[in-house]
Amino acid sequence: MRPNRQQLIRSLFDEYIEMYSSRDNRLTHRFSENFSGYAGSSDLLVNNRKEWMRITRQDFAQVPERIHIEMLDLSLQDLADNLVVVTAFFHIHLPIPNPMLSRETARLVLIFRLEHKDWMIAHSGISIPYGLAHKGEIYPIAQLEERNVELESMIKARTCELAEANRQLEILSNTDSLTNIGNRRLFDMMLQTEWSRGQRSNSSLALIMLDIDHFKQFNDHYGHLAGDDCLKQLASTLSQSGRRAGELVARYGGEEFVILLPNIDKQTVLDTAQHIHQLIQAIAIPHADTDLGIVPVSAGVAYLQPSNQQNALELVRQADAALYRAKSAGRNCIRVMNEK
Ligand SMILES: Nc1nc2c(ncn2[C@@H]2O[C@H](COP(=O)(O)OP(=O)(O)OP(=O)(O)O)[C@@H](O)[C@H]2O)c(=O)[nH]1
Repeated sequence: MRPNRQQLIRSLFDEYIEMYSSRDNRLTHRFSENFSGYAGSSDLLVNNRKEWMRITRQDFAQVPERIHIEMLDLSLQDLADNLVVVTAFFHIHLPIPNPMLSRETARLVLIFRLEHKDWMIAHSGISIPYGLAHKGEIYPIAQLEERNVELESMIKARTCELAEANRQLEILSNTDSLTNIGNRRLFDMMLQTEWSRGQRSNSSLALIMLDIDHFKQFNDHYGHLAGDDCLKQLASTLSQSGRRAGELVARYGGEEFVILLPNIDKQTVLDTAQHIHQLIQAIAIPHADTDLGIVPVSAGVAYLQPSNQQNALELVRQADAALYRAKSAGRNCIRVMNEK
């Protein structure tokens, strides 16, 4: 193409883009009498110059501030002495906070025709997925805002769902799946928490460890599923046994249970251990291989004042040692730390 023709086409295009970007109404006088065009917001061919002028004014009225055209590619064609074509690809950056439209690539085809010494725009076809524009809009700004509101409420709902799922997961990960009471993980966590609280508030912490006696024989005699039921019954009895604030009942593992009792005096701990022992006797789960004919349990009780000198595991060690002494003493009884 001859350089002067190239320059001419380029300047026609640049002038168009400058007028369009600066929302210059003089652009409407550049449309040919035989104009035809496609607006981005509609898929209807407009072949009426007046209608196109109206659309252009509507465009300028919707977004009166200068817009920024980021050019991506440009093709110039010299079709005849009086006919040239420009095809351009670009992003349109509107002066609105939502960058969604900016990401779309617009394709514009402009045909200029020389009419009585003036280059007029004979055709303008813009292709952008702007079909979402509401009535009275060229750019689908209202739709975008609606979408934003929808998106925000979806995000809010999802965040709530996620928080609930996390809460459920937290509960699940702290629950023993067989007995539905707290599991070892929860106990370990609460032990540390209550130990620290006891240190801060100078209050005591007690632990009762309970272990079913001769449970292996129970399983051997009645079967493993009956053993499971026995564990469930015991767990349910323990968790219903007069809960004090902050008290935790958990399955420590196998046929062993723990009751953590914060901020409690020694006598109340002993009474609680006795009470629990009696409750278990009262539900009287049959166990043919024992002297009493029912499931017996042994318990070890520990009682400490949390301090910097010891760590929380000392409470477990002491309760475990007391439990061992209860077993050695013939089972089905309670032993307390530092007592015979
Ligand atoms: N059914 C069932 N049995 C379990 C479960 N967890 C552990 N056990 C059983 O508990 C029994 C514990 O046996 P031992 O440690 O010998 O204790 P024990 O027979 O109660 O003996 P003592 O504690 O000394 O009186 C084993 O037979 C385990 O299989 C469980 O979830 N379900």
